[in-house]
Amino acid sequence: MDRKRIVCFGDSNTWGYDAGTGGRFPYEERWTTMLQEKLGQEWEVISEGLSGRNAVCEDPLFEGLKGIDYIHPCLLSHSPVELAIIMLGTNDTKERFSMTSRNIAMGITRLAVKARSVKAGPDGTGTTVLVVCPPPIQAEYAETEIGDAMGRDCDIKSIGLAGNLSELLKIEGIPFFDSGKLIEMRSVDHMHLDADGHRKMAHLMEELVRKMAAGKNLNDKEDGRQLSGNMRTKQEVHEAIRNKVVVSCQALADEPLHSAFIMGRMAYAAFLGGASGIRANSVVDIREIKKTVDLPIIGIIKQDYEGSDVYITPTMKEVDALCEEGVDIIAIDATIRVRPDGMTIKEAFPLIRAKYPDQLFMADCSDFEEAKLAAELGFDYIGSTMAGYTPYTEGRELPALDLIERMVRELDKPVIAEGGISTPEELRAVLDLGVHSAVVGSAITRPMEITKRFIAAAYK
Ligand SMILES: CC(=O)N[C@H](C=O)[C@@H](O)[C@H](O)[C@H](O)COP(=O)(O)O
Repeated sequence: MDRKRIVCFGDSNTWGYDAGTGGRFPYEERWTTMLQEKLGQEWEVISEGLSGRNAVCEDPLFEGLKGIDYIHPCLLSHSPVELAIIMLGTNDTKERFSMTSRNIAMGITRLAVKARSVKAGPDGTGTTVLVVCPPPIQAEYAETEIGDAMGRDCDIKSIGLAGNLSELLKIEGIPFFDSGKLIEMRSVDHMHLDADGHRKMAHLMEELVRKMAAGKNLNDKEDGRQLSGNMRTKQEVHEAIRNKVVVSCQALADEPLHSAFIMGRMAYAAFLGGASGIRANSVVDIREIKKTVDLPIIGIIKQDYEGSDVYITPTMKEVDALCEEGVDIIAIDATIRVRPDGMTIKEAFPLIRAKYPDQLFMADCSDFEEAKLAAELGFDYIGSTMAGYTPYTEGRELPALDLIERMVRELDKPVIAEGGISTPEELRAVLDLGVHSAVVGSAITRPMEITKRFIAAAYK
């Protein structure tokens, strides 16, 4: 059987340059190899990565780096080619090329159009092309050894690339994805993928290849939506958090750590500490966290509206934003209180489910009646998040062990324990009740609250 061939046409980040050692990542750690493993025997992934390659510029310092001169023989020599993935744009920012972001995008578009015209496709047809924008170079590159050789403003040109590419490739009808939405250049020189970046790139590329193979249009919002982060199957998400701890990384505008960057680092610390998932608030925080860790995310948007006390993902607007961004599970206030749009959860959730049938949803409840209703309404996970935070549950002891125990015993839905788990002993007690997973927030990620607990003990 002839396997379906994918040519990955790129630069050092496709070749597998390891900025930590100055050498090449081992074979198994390169994204192209991991992509091959993920796609299996039906496909053959060919790595055509060359350090220093750019799209259309003749490099006065090095030989053979101008992609457009090589794409034609390259695709033909691997033909028949099912798909050519072009990921270039990092080297094109070099100061000696004097290219703006727009120029770079024009060059990559020209290269992609040429690639498409090469009759390397199955049955001698043109080649199907996917352009992936690399994650942007970070400003710190300038301070590293590579800074002088690259020249000035490479980070600025790099950041502007995705928007320009998206616009120009749309006109040509060429599929495009911005990997910078999900992946960061985290290596020592701030312009190469580290080992984790390679893993994430393989994950993303698999998703993109499968979507394209299924005939989906990546530029179509409906088809492309799930690509922006929700890259695990429901079953994978479920298993990833089974009997595990999710750490909530949140800081509202009036809290001292309010910053997407800090929440990203909090999530990273939680990951290194052994967390199996992250709960996060707001699209900016979620986006940053996705770049930093590859863990399932329970996403929420806290939004205050006048006339309603419901603030966790209270209306369809917040659900839309989370689906657009892509999170593994969306948590929604599922208390009986009237929502800002005048609906109750009984009215609101069926509309949400109808609009997003494939999305996992968690119900943030405060008492058993709410949990029961949420299970009936078809929520995928039932949480105790709001216990103690509604007027009718105010003052109850947390964690709400009796409530959680009853939820586990009487509901046939997986339960996520959340709210007021303050010590490792309390966490153990909650897990022993048979919950599917447990969320710990303030006790890990709100240092002001932690300090208060210590101070109260010190001066009482
Ligand atoms: C009630 C409410 O708004 N809870 C929020 C829900 O996302 C967060 O502020 C909590 O930190 C989270 O539930 C985790 O709980 P704890 O921080 O107690 O471990």
